[in-house]
Amino acid sequence: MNVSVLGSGAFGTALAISLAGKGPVTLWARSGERAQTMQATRRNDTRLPGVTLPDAITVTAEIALACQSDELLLAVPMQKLRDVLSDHAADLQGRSLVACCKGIELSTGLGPIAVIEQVLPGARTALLTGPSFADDIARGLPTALTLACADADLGAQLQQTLTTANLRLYRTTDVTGAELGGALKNVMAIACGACIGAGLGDSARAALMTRGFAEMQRFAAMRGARPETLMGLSGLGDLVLTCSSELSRNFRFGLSLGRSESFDAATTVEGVATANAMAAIAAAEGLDMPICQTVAQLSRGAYSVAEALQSLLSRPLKEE
Ligand SMILES: NC(=O)c1ccc[n+]([C@@H]2O[C@H](COP(=O)([O-])OP(=O)(O)OC[C@H]3O[C@@H](n4cnc5c(N)ncnc54)[C@H](O)[C@@H]3O)[C@@H](O)[C@H]2O)c1
Ligand SMILES: O=P(O)(O)OC[C@H](O)CO
Repeated sequence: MNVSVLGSGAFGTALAISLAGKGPVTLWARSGERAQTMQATRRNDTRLPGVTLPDAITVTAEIALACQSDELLLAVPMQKLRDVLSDHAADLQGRSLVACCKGIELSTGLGPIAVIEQVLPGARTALLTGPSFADDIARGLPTALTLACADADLGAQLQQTLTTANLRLYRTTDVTGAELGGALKNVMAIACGACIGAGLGDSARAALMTRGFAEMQRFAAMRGARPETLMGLSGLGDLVLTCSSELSRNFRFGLSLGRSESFDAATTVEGVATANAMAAIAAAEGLDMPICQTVAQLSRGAYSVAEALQSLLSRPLKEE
């Protein structure tokens, strides 16, 4: 069984490194120059500095070469997924595709699996998600993720193929729950970062994480997700990691909002588009998602952190 990873950013490179312990891996970069540099230097200095690419990895910009593999992992930002699929539809058609992105498409409100199924009808799809920093995976630190696949047999096969010495996969057939956990935890991480950045304290962060988790469960239930999925690695697990570590880009983006500092626009911060997509869906469905709505307002500069705090604290008192 051979594997290709499409997307040579931090996560794609880390997954390729982990999988290279089991056999040859092809890592696809859209830029020929970037592919050549990574192949020659055996490094990814822009997205994942400090780690060496094993010999088992071939970096290429030839999508047709990458698509010769049995399994394809899509490790690109959520808002770019549709473009990547459309640009390379001829090569990707009929393949087994594992989405590794966390988010909701802003223009449609869809998650990664629905986007794949829209662009490539009939594709065999799965989702890899859960608490994991690319740097930890690349350094071989122990990590556990969720492999979500509606087709139980394909899920079991992918679980075997993609589990590595230090990367342990649990499987579920609840794709909706796994998608929503991974998408919404990024929104809560922005809220928690803003809270810490503004000096509001760890007690306030604990309140945001807990009430944020209630929002995640509420939204997921509306979409038919299983409650236990939200309690697992892809939901609670990733919420805990992302809301409590400065290694998270979403958390750091929130920190910058709380401190009124600028933030590098080239950094992938999935929670911004997802907060805005979720806030629009929640408003249309009449669902109460106050933290999500607040992060959406904060991220587009419609609220200051002080106004965000005031809007959350002034809500009517209610049962937990
Ligand atoms: N970095 C992590 O620790 C981590 C962990 C788990 C999941 N993820 C998820 O993985 C996804 C990718 O994140 P990342 O950390 O690798 O981001 P990144 O910013 O490091 O890399 C994104 C990559 O996508 C490529 N890309 C962007 N637009 C493209 C296009 N149109 N065609 C082809 N390639 C394109 C970029 O060139 C870049 O190499 C995100 O959804 C993120 O939530 C990341
Ligand atoms: O750096 P972030 O905030 O995109 O988080 C990375 C992973 O999603 C953590 O599980």
